[in-house]
Amino acid sequence: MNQQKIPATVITGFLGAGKTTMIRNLLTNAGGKKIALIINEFGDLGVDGDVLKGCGAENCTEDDIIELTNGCICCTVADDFIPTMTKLLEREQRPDHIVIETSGLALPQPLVAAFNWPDIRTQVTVDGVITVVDSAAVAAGRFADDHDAVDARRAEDESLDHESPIEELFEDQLTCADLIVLNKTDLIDAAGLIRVRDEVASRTVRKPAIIEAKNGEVSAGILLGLGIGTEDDVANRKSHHELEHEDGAPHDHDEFDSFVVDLGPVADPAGFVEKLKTIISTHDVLRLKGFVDIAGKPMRLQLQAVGSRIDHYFDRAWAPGEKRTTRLVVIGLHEMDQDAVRTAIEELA
Ligand SMILES: Nc1nc2c(ncn2[C@@H]2O[C@H](COP(=O)(O)OP(=O)(O)OP(=O)(O)O)[C@@H](O)[C@H]2O)c(=O)[nH]1
Repeated sequence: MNQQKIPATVITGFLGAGKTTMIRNLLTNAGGKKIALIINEFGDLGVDGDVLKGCGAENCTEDDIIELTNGCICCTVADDFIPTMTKLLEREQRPDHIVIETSGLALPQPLVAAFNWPDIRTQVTVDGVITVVDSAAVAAGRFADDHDAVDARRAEDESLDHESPIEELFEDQLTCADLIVLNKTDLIDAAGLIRVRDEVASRTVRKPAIIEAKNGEVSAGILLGLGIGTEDDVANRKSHHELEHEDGAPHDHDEFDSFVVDLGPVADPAGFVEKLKTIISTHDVLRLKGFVDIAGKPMRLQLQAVGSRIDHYFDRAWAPGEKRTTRLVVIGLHEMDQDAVRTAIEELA
């Protein structure tokens, strides 16, 4: 690898796997390295950027955190990612390392391929693609479709050309990995973890290294020191879509949808969380996150749901003059009944 080039690490993984948590941890143990972060999120709320800006890390200030909000990074390579990188590379003080967090629904392949664009290739190299996996979700069968049911559906409808979009995306993100981090090991036992490792390994042909982590705690030396130059190997990491559409037809994310719900103050946070859990399981919401205005409290509540598992904590005080509001982004499969979910959540405040 050309030592003059700035290394860039791509961090991918399905919704809620723990990408932002891992990056947050990375910023606190990256030593003196000056890091620029490019954050891409599905849904119009910018929670990840807010969380990471809240770290206050000296080696990665608010100016060094760039949010790409115009859709999944894999679809906006030309319009959003390349111009952003170009601007970043024109800065007087260049970063030592660039870290890119893809949205949980992004295909990493088009992003890695973008590093072969002439203006980028001469200045930056992909140090590695790291795929974060929610081990508990794998153990719960989240990514294993019922193949018999799919075959039966396909027998009735020949136009059905792919399997579960979640399973497919999960495999695409593993296919592109240089390192797989089995995260959330605290949520499963040792035997479960062995099964998760086997399942993940069985879904990758290239067999990259697999390590385990809790709360994304992996040393910066490992995360930022892969030294792969992944852009030279994109041809070996094709996504399902690329394999099925060799003509280069563009992909989309039609199978998934997101929307934002705005609410007034919440009086009973514990009751609110319990009722949200029921809504999430009833409607199979994949991811829900945002900020909650708890009536009478000076602090803002941050809420993070991955499936029906919900974490919440007071992250910071509402700033003077800041409009207190409850805003939640909801992400699910396209067939999720959006109106029913919205109405059920609105009735909680
Ligand atoms: N129990 C447990 N929770 C974790 C771990 N890592 C992350 N979480 C929690 O999982 C939730 C999602 O974590 P994030 O880091 O936001 O996940 P993400 O991959 O960035 O999510 P998206 O950007 O929405 O796709 C948060 O509530 C985290 O606190 C872990 O190792 N164990």
